[in-house]
Amino acid sequence: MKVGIVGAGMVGSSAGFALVMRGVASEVVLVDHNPALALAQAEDIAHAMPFAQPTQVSSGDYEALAEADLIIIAAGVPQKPGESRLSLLGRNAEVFGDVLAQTGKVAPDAILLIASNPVDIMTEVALKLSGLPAARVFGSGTILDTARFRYLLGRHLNVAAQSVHAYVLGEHGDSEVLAWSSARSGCETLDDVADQLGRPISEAVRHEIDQNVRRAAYKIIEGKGATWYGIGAGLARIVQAIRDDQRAVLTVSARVPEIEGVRDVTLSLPRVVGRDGVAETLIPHLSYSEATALRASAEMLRETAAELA
Ligand SMILES: NC(=O)C1=CN([C@@H]2O[C@H](COP(=O)(O)OP(=O)(O)OC[C@H]3O[C@@H](n4cnc5c(N)ncnc54)[C@H](O)[C@@H]3O)[C@@H](O)[C@H]2O)C=CC1
Ligand SMILES: CC(=O)C(=O)O
Repeated sequence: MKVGIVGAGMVGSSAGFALVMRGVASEVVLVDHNPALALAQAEDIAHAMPFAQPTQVSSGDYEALAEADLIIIAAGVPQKPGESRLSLLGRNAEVFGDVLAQTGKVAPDAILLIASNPVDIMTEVALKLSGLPAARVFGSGTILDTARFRYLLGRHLNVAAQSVHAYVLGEHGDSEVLAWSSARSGCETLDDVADQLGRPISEAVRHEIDQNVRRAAYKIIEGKGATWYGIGAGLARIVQAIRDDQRAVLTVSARVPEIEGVRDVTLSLPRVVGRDGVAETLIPHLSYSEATALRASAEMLRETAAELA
């Protein structure tokens, strides 16, 4: 599978590195409006090859993306400390005008996987600019928030994060919804597992996990300026689901005709992801408070997208 990455900064290069280490692509091409950066990242990643999976890694201009099966878009500005993802919208929408015009010329049929923030709205922008079917234009959405949730629950319960099944829905951002009511490990509900393992999930524990998921980006950006490893791994996981037609259930951001009474909105729900992108959306059964929060998240995203139109 040939994977293009537009935006060879921290997120784009980490995705490239994760693709190579995971052996998910036969070819990875990095493109950036700073070609020297793209070249340097490609060379650095390629030097991991003896310890990785055979992959051709290069950089180039947009022409080098011809025949790409999938393009990850991680171009644009990241948040500064304290800044919300939504505040990036104007600047990154402008960048997408440029990027999508170029990718549309050289690889009009490639699946587009959006990472730039605010990712739900940027996915909506990419969908409009590309003219591609909704199944082939989607965002990483809450794949990272879901990973954070599973990691923190696993750490609290002292079980592997891989054995925790829990999802974050809605916006990849402040209004996201942690679906506590459907979280499971083994055959058990979270509360049953927690009781059996002697690690109860009190209100204080719940609040701490919620904040450590919802505020993770703010905290990491305070410490090191940006986040990149988690999302790099998440993007490679999505690409793998597509390459192997896995029909994996992943929380990615895509258009849904209606959710919690809000129509035509782009946000994260559990989705079946395979060769052609998003094959199905699984509508979750939520508690009353989760459903209310998801409606609020969807309404906010719908209004923000409408303002941009
Ligand atoms: N979806 C998610 O879960 C996450 C998303 N992000 C987002 O990813 C985006 C990138 O973040 P970083 O890699 O940390 O930023 P960065 O500043 O390290 O990299 C962005 C790159 O985009 C390039 N660029 C800007 N305009 C361009 C254009 N018109 N054409 C081609 N390249 C262009 C820049 O030269 C730069 O190399 C940000 O919007 C950030 O908020 C970051 C972390 C997680
Ligand atoms: C920056 C960002 O979106 C994140 O780490 O969640």
